[in-house]
Amino acid sequence: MDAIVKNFPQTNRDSDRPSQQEAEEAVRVLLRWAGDDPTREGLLETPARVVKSYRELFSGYDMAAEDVLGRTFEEVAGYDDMVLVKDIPFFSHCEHHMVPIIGKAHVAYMPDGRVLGLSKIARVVEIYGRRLQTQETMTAQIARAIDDTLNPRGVAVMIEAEHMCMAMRGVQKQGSTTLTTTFTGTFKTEPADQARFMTMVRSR
Ligand SMILES: Nc1nc2c(ncn2[C@@H]2O[C@H](COP(=O)(O)OP(=O)(O)OP(=O)(O)O)[C@@H](O)[C@H]2O)c(=O)[nH]1
Ligand SMILES: [Zn+2]
Repeated sequence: MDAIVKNFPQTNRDSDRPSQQEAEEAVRVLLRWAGDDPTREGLLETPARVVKSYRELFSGYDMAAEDVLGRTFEEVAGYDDMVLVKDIPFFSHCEHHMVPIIGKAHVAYMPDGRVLGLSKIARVVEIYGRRLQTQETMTAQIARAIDDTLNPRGVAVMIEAEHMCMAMRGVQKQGSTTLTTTFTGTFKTEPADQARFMTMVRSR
């Protein structure tokens, strides 16, 4: 997993960023590439809107998972069993075609004294989702971030998602779902923990 995460630092320095004007010009080029006329009235404001929406859709590059996971709690009356936050919805974009990935993440960990604020788990999914991704990388990154910051006894992450690059274009298979998992610690070494995670994710 180390290799996967290290090979995908996925952030650039602010100084590497083009200006807003350059980004808007790039959108105008793509509009022309699509076959439309960027000077027609309906498209005049489009480059500015696209650039603004990119700031939101790719805001994960400006955030670090360590920042949101920094705050942990110890007063949980000795609770040491699995914590699972499931069905966390997310949108991402595939790094191959830059079209949406729509899915749900299920994230669990086995505490070792300390626990995370529940919302922070969803925030981590958001941070990695709002970048260009492969599903495998995103799954490994979420697990790694929790493992590194909380040092729990184990982390389990499952992502199920539909890739629009497979649905809207290319092979055009609508409705197929891709499942990816990353297990660390006891979820990796204890089949019973892994099985319980799967059962709890699947239970409605
Ligand atoms: N492993 C993995 N592959 C992905 C993910 N998102 C998209 N892909 C795949 O990335 C591959 C890119 O393949 P290429 O042959 O380089 O690109 P392409 O000609 O556009 O491929 P087609 O989609 O088959 O038309 C495709 O098979 C996509 O389905 C992902 O999250 N993980
Ligand atoms: Zn794709």
